[in-house]
Amino acid sequence: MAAVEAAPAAEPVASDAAMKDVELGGAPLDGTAPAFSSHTMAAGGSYTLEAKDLSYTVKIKEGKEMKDKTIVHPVNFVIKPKQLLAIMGASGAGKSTLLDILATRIPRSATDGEYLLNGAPVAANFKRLSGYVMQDDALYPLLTVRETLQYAALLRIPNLSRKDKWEVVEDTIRALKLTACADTICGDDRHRGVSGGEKRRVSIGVDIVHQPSIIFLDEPTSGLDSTTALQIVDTLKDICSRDRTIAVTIHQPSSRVFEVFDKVMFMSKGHLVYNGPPSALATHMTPLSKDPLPQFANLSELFLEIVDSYEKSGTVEQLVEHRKEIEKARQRSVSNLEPESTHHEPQHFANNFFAETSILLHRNFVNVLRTPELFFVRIALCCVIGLVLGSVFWNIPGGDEGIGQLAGYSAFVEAFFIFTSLEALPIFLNERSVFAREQGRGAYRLSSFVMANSVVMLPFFFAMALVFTSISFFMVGLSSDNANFIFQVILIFTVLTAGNGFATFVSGIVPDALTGNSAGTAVLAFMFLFSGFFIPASQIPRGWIWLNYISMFRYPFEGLMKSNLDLLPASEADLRQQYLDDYSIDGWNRWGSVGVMLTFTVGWRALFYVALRLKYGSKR
Ligand SMILES: Nc1ncnc2c1ncn2[C@@H]1O[C@H](COP(=O)(O)OP(=O)(O)OP(=O)(O)O)[C@@H](O)[C@H]1O
Repeated sequence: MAAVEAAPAAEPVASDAAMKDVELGGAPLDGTAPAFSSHTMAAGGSYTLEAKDLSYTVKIKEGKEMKDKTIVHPVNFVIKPKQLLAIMGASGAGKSTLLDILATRIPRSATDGEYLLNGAPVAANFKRLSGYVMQDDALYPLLTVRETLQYAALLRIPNLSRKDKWEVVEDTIRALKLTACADTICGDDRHRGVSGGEKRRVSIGVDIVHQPSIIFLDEPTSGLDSTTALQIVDTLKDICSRDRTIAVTIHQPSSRVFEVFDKVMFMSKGHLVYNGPPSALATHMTPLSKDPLPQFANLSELFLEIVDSYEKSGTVEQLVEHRKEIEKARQRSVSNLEPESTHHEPQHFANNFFAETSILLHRNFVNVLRTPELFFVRIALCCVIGLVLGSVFWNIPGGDEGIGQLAGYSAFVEAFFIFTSLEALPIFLNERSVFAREQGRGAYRLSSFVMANSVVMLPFFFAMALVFTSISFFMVGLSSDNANFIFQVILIFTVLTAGNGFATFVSGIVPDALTGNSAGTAVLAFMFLFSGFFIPASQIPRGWIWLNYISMFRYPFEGLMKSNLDLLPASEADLRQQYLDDYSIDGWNRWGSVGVMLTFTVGWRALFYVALRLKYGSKR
């Protein structure tokens, strides 16, 4: 994949001067340096993983019956420290499932057999001891490589000063050979950033910056050219040599990549059909092949072809038997390893709730400032809409005609601010992907994420409400009453927070932006219909009235109407009452509308929390 021209970052988290202040442990910068300087290796430790008859069976529906389907048949193997393991096999062979079992992304309770860490059953804290790098790159596109790793370090490394964390980041940048693009943004479809291979390495960096002792990577080279793939596997090998235990799944590696691995395991239809070093594969497969092995063939490809022929003839069991026979000859179990007394116990989370929230808040804040659609475009829109509405509803007259216009103005304002909240869905969905990856390995609490996510936009929303009201309020000539102006700023602010809360909740439950936009718009359209603007509450059929109560549009509409109707002179008291009755506007105080919108804001956030808890709580 070709590197693309990169855009510079706007504002790094730490100044270059601050970076230069950091002593780099005397490590040369030419790529021959150890992956991590010695004093940042604190989180290390030697870990041997062992599977004993480890298997995974699920229940599937076949016709009307539920049947067992074994995805991974009982496997036995050992992965030692400093050993780079590749799990290979054709599509559907069970590679990802096996990796998920090893990474405990599939709960232990769902698997059979034993899974041991240094001879003892893996414990609940295993996820924090290990790192898991997903196949997709879920990164904030507008943060630079260095910033991305700095936030990851702040969130994931416990008990180190900020200076030391920055040093770890610099070590990671060097180890992953990202020095040349450290100040380039990660980028996405719309923003040019680092190349595909570099992005992969950043993703790996995010998940290993806390230097987990055990690292799992799902297809770290997928979609990359063979040279970039080799660079990545070489980098992993380098990291592995620092006493790490690393397992990756990989699809058809080139010969050079294949030879970098210390150990490979081939899967076929959920069975383990080869377990050994790449160098022993030729000998292993010679008796399985009808023809002599070609001299310069890609051995892994050749073996996959042989496996495929056994799969087609339904004789995979023969491959398993062949492996067992060979293994018997050289097997030396490490199952008698004593549980280590020095077993590394990572602490629960690297930071407390408040520290975590403030780091996430900072990252979100930088992200909002750099994502024009989230604030600058919307503030420009507030000015334009304020001016357009101001000229359309210029100096609303008193009397009957004026009140009709006021209703139109109020309905449009709330509709505009609530409907446009959905525009941020793609950005929220990207944040959800980043969250899924980070929270999946115990980087921070869900509550911190939701809290930071809820708070970060508040100052921006207040600025939007202030700008819009300052323009439209006086042009429309609502009233010169200061209290009414302040009320409208606050009401529009709460409309924005509630709309944003709704959009965030939608982003928590939908699979993609298209579905979210369609479903979200449909729900909002219904809520708008039952706001009381189109059909007064008194005329809504009984069976539908509940929609009027839960309509987010009802309360700001009533609040805006009431705050302006209340200012009519005493001579127009009858007219005022007539309109309150016509629109079935309750007799409560206008501040009640603000209270209800705040309740919506908190409610949507709470539902967002629950949605994420259910979605990412303990599932694979
Ligand atoms: N929860 C499940 N229920 C039913 N079938 C499942 C489940 N999980 C995995 N499978 C099936 O098990 C098989 C192995 O899946 P897995 O994702 O591990 O394959 P893979 O080797 O990683 O394939 P690929 O390279 O295409 O990603 C597939 O046929 C898949 O459809």
